[in-house]
Amino acid sequence: MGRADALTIAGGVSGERLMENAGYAVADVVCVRFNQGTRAVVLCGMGNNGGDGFVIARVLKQRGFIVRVALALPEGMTARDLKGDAAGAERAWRGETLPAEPGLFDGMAVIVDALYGAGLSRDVSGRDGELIAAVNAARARGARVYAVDLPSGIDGGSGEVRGTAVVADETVTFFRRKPGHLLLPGRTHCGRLHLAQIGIGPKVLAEIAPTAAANGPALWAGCWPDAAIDSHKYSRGTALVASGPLLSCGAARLAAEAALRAGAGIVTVATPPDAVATVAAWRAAFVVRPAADRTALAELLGEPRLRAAVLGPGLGLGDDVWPAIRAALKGDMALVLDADAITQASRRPDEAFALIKARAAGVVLTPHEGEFARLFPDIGGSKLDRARAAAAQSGAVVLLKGPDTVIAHPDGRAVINENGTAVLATAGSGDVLAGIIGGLLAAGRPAFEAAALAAWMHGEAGRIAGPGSIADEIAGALRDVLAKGCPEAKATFAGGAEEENVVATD
Ligand SMILES: NC(=O)C1=CN([C@@H]2O[C@H](COP(=O)(O)OP(=O)(O)OC[C@H]3O[C@@H](n4cnc5c(N)ncnc54)[C@H](OP(=O)(O)O)[C@@H]3O)[C@@H](O)[C@H]2O)[C@@H](O)CC1
Ligand SMILES: Nc1ncnc2c1ncn2[C@@H]1O[C@H](COP(=O)(O)OP(=O)(O)O)[C@@H](O)[C@H]1O
Ligand SMILES: [K+]
Repeated sequence: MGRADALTIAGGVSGERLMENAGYAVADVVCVRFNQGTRAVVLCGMGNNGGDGFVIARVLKQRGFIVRVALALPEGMTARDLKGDAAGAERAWRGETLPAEPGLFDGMAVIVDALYGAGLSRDVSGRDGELIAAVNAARARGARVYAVDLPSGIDGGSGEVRGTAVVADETVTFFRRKPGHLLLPGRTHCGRLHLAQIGIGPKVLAEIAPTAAANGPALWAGCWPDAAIDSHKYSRGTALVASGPLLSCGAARLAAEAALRAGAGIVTVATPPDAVATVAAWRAAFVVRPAADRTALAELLGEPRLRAAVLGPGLGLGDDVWPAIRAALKGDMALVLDADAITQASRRPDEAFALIKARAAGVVLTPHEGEFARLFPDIGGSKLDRARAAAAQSGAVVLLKGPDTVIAHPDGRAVINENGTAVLATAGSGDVLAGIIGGLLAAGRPAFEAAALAAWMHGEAGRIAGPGSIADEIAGALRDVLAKGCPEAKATFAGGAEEENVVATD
């Protein structure tokens, strides 16, 4: 964001103008709920976030609020030491300024948190930590907390809590949302998030060309599973799902059902003999093929019409399983490697990544955090950074699961999914996701778009299925997701007319 500000200022819009606009935007949000006579305190820090705070204090006072500023400066610093636009905003403030201390939040209806924003560079500690605790305590007693740009203590790049962080009811950010607004725990600290335009234009967006975005239809509207009028089952695409034995065949059944619903024309379930009857009885639509051993599975994977395969759900952790995965990796079909296939790959990552990089067709790896740590033990950082590094290291599209699922392409592009629901936190839901991706891959969709669209469809299916649903019903709800149709596209990666969804990363 610093770069976006700097480019805008270089383009002729003053920093002071940006700060005025930012302050007015926050004050307008406060005024949606509160009126003249409301008691408000604005907690200001030493930087430009605090500068925004002084503008907000001035605007609210002009509008009849009873306002005071609680100024939190480092030891030995006074208001005269404020710099740049923040100094100007402080000078233009004609009201009461008190040194910040926890008692100042008592009895306030509104607290504006302008302590730290994009400039947070280390953990909050000491007096600032006490102030944040006091803001949160006042909120628990009924005050409404408005965060400027970011709740103080939340890292805008990663969503991490740096020591301690404000919990806001509403957050107003500027220009574009940042990863920290979408990634957990940052997202849960923001409350209701507002995006305000303050004068940073589309040219700046094109220049900073962010490679991270919120997951949305601008990326995948063209991949929505619409079948052409002249399609037939083979043209829609064939997929294979490899099942485990009887006691673990539920996972493949869920994946196969999801693949069919997401648009594969035919789904073959390759099944150890003991599970054939159960799998065949589950859905009449499945093509069931017995695979007595892993060599037989490898042979089924050699079927030339196969466009995609889903390997992993319930597949097994025995040493005999890897040769079938290896055979698939050497094949021409697009692949989803989930669950046990990820664990299998984590025992021989060099071989697995070399095979992935050597193949022409796409591979999507779908680890949850535990599987991710097994396959990429040396990768750390924010969830966004980790997914990107894993994609670069493996050569696969990596879908790192969770309430803030991140999908990353080896070329550095990444999207953060935001429509997940805790309904999805149920056994078998990941198998449904793997199946959706497989269905989209079978229909010829590229791996990155297929994974991102699948994560979105999965979230929507969870919402429609609703609380109390089990994975079977999430798979069933895909019908309703498709019946509702593709949402309107609003986001693009860079430039374009409607790019509200783009996340600026710097
Ligand atoms: N014209 C513009 O540019 C516009 C900017 N805008 C607004 O500016 C905000 C960004 O402002 P900012 O860069 O001044 O940073 P801010 O978040 O106020 O932090 C201040 C300083 O605190 C320090 N510090 C950091 N962490 C710390 C810690 N844990 N404990 C103690 N100290 C710590 C750190 O200083 P350091 O010690 O690292 O040098 C840092 O520089 C942005 O969020 C938006 O609200 C909008 O008005 C649009 C126009
Ligand atoms: N709290 C949550 N909010 C949103 N999505 C969630 C949540 N918990 C889990 N999910 C999603 O549910 C799926 C669970 O997958 P996984 O952990 O592989 O479970 P399983 O192996 O039982 O299918 C993932 O897509 C994950 O992103
Ligand atoms: K803040």
